[in-house]
Amino acid sequence: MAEGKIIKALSGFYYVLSEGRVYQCRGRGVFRKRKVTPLVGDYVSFQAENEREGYILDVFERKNELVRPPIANIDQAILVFSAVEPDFNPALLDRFLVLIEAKHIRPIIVVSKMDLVDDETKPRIEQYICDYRQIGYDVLEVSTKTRAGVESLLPYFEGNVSVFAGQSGVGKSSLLNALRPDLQLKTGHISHHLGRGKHTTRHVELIEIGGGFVADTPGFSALEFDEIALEQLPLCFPEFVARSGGCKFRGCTHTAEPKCAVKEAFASGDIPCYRYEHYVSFVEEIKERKPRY
Ligand SMILES: Nc1nc2c(ncn2[C@@H]2O[C@H](COP(=O)(O)OP(=O)(O)OP(=O)(O)O)[C@@H](O)[C@H]2O)c(=O)[nH]1
Ligand SMILES: [Zn+2]
Repeated sequence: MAEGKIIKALSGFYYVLSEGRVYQCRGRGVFRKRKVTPLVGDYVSFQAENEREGYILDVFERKNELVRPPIANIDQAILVFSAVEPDFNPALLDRFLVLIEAKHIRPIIVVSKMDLVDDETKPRIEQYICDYRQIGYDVLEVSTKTRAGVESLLPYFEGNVSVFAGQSGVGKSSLLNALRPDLQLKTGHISHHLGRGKHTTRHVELIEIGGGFVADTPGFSALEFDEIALEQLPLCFPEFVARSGGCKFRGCTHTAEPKCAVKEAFASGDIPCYRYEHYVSFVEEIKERKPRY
């Protein structure tokens, strides 16, 4: 018996990487019994039948999983948000951050297309970057056109499973191309997957970048946001968590309660108004959500 990590799933086969070798494995009946479907990213035990094939015996416990792409044990999410074209979108960024915090994934914010920032837009973008750094997030500024900042992303990959996320056209594919120019053939394949938009990708693969793995499909969907519970929401804003000890009520939702340290921080400008406004809008959205049966 051996152990390894599933790095690809395709037409009923799981490709398990174990000590530098990839085994094409079948799932066998054990999963129907245990009701667990192996996912890319899973750590598994398997029985090798020869040097190339085997079958999976068990799937080890996951620390998290995503619906899109179907992948388990994600360490970090690279959130690509362009400074312009499309304009930097903090409402969407905060949505992604909530999803990511809820799944205990580390977010890394990449502000792309920095070469397109003009003097007029610059102060606005710099303010956002400063705000998110203040919260404690790593924010990297890149341009794949000039390659500025691209290398600064590389050390983050080592030893981690990463997923790229961000709206269409922000430069996710360009960034992957810039990071792995040697992936010539595969890059076309990556951009194809990254460009797929809303469609569910059946084929998922982890590719190696900077000593770690990166999903070849961008991640996260509205489905995942729909699973966030109201009680969970304030915990997904690190700067709220840091202040909630100062709220009068335990379990303060930072909305209607008096003597709320988060609202005070918002009133005094310590928490930027858009962060608090996004929080309130997410609270409303979750409250209005139809119960799912
Ligand atoms: N000026 C400039 N343009 C960029 C940069 N990065 C990407 N672009 C351009 O932005 C456009 C979209 O880039 P993509 O890499 O395809 O974006 P994507 O996020 O992969 O988009 P989807 O595949 O739709 O999800 C392309 O025309 C790129 O050439 C950059 O750093 N600077
Ligand atoms: Zn409060």
